[in-house]
Amino acid sequence: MGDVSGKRPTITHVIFDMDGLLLDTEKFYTEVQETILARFNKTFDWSLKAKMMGMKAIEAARVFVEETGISDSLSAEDFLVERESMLQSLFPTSELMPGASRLIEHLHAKGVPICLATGSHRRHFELKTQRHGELFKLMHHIVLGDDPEVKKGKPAPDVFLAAARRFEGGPIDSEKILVFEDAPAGARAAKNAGISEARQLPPRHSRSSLEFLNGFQPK
Ligand SMILES: O=P(O)(O)OC[C@H](O)CO
Ligand SMILES: [Mg+2]
Repeated sequence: MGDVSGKRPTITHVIFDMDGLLLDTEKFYTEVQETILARFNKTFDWSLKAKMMGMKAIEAARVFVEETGISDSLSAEDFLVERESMLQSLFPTSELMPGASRLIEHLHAKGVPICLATGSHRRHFELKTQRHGELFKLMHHIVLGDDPEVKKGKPAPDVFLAAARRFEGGPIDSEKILVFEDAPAGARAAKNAGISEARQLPPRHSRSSLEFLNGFQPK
């Protein structure tokens, strides 16, 4: 959307998603979910993966047990317990997506306010970012999935609205914000927050990366 002259407002602020966008962590969720489903002689497919990506853990868990038809044998809560120990050993090995550090460092060096808006809870955030602390320190602020202001996970707008409020001088007008997301639910959450400039990047295996943005020149 633009103003009455039809011009788009200049983008001044950037919000990043984390899992699958800055960190190559979606593969861990896929791996453990495949392992759990194999016990039930079922396979984990991309359409279910796409639905779960970006959601808060318990919300994604409910989708998982319902859509795979295993909810009578495994509750959403028990699914979370079962996958937790596997995830806890994988998360500390999290790697940055290609181009992530270059883009963040570039925006920070140019003085563009940047922040993180993730569905990950603090406990997982700490494990995933333990090798990348210096980079995540460049974020003006970080909004996590278990933040008290995030009542509902993506695709609800809560996490992006909280992120827009916490910038200096916030709340920042949604039309001045650019969001980078990897998940359909995340892109919908940004739109639900009134942010029309949402970029949903493709998954890594189909040449996802922030590398193509290396020439990105903020105004
Ligand atoms: O993609 P994020 O950073 O919002 O994280 C969401 C979940 O933790 C993983 O899908
Ligand atoms: Mg994501």
